[in-house]
Amino acid sequence: MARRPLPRILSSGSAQIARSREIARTAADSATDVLHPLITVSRGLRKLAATARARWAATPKERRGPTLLLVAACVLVVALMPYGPLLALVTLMGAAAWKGRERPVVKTGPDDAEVARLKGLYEALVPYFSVSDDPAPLFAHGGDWSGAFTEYAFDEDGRLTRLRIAYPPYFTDGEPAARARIEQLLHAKSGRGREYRFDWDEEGNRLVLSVLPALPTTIAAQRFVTVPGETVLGFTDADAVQRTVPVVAADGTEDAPAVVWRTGPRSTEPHLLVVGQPGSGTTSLLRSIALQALPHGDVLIVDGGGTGEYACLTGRDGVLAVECGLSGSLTSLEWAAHETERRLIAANRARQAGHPAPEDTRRPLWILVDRPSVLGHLAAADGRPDPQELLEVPLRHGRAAQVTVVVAEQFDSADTLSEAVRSHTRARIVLGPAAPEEIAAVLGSEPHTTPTPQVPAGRGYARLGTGPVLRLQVPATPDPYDDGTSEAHRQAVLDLLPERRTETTVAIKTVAVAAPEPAPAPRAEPDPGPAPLHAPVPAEG
Ligand SMILES: Nc1ncnc2c1ncn2[C@@H]1O[C@H](COP(=O)(O)OP(=O)(O)OP(=O)(O)O)[C@@H](O)[C@H]1O
Repeated sequence: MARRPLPRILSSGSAQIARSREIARTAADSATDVLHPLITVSRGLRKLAATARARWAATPKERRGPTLLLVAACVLVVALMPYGPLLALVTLMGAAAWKGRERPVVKTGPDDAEVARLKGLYEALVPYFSVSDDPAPLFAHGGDWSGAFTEYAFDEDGRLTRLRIAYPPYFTDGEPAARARIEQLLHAKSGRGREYRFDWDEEGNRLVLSVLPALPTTIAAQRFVTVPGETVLGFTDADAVQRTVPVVAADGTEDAPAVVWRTGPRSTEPHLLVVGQPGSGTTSLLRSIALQALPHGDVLIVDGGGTGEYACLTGRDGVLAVECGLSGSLTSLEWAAHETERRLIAANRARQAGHPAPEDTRRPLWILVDRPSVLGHLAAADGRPDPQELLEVPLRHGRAAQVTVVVAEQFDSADTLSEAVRSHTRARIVLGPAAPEEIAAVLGSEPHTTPTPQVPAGRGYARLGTGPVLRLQVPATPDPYDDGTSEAHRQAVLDLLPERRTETTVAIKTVAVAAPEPAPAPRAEPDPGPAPLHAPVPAEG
């Protein structure tokens, strides 16, 4: 049978397509040649606009008005000059053409240094991710790293910021020790001093290493948008919490992801324990909590450190007492224990009579105890009870009585914390540099990131109950009477302080019904107001 010829469209199709492609390519090349100056000038204009925007953003607010005036004057002069606008246009086009002459370099893969880094990392992982009888090993000395590292990113210094590793299914990724070995190795090889997160996908046999940016330290004390019973402990990673809070930071207004602690009768973590290194910001955190508690409740402060860092709160409305000495602390804590019992009894009686809980049992009472170990030591030397014993009733029954206890202690004295403090403080915070085991000892779980040896004050980890371990940056709430406090922070804290009362013991006397009267709080000093930086600080009693 004679072969039928193919239809014309099929036999000559490929030649036609090739010809059309050629025509299209030539047209595109010609268009690019014609439009090249236009493309260069528009690229240059974009660059000039970006430079102008950056300059404007970098200009301090107070200098923006005069700068704008100067620019407007220049524009006016040019507009009034003969041929001024034309000359300005030609100059602008010339500058744009000069700026846009270089094409932006598009990076299509890792450079030599980055390839060397990836190869080194691959070789280091070979002993952990290979066995001798694997017929097709993913990891082998001198092997192909691109099959194992499926995704990578570097920063401008050429250091890894993200790496996705495919590992063989026989790697024991369910064993914490095996994982820890890999994490330690990657941490060491990718550069210490940064905080890494390791996400293990056990089903897919993938590990993603990512470098976490440092949490911002630009948020200072302010009135946070929360409901009564909520306290902002600090700020964390955006993907770690659902809740954001609008804040005014040093660089503008933003919605910041907040670690919000709920207290009160429905809270599952009604009391908080903060453990930190010296100077890590535990006192500032307690000050921040007190400032947030005061609009809705009463605060009793026991300062075992006795350094007067709560002096700004002395005699303020709602501050029942700021105790630094042993006797005053014991008396105030005894009162607090009685007050907790009184509230419980009153609420119980009202409930039995079918009435709502009386008003004076519903106002939150906060007991903030900083460094109880110091007072415990003094009490032991004096043959008196440890103040922590008096915390047992508020800790045990405080939740139902609207009494919240916050205890702050340093790492080296953490073993002096009483059993009641340990078992009833389910909200936990660690501040300052700490090893993963130290963090786990306080929070009950290690963080999923590698803690860095150097951290700014107020940086740490928080865990509410059995929730995840969250990175935390406490809002800056320094002592406004400290010489080293910046004027902006001093003013931020002073703005949050309630009015001063003339008689410091009024509140305690009115709330305490059948309880022993506490010692008078330290003498109230007049508010120094917005004192200039490094002004002499009034000595507090
Ligand atoms: N969140 C923060 N942001 C910025 N600075 C902070 C923060 N927390 C604390 N600081 C600063 O760090 C220093 C130490 O803070 P703070 O006194 O609160 O620490 P501490 O843990 O109580 O230390 P110590 O027990 O030794 O007094 C202070 O100068 C304080 O202003």
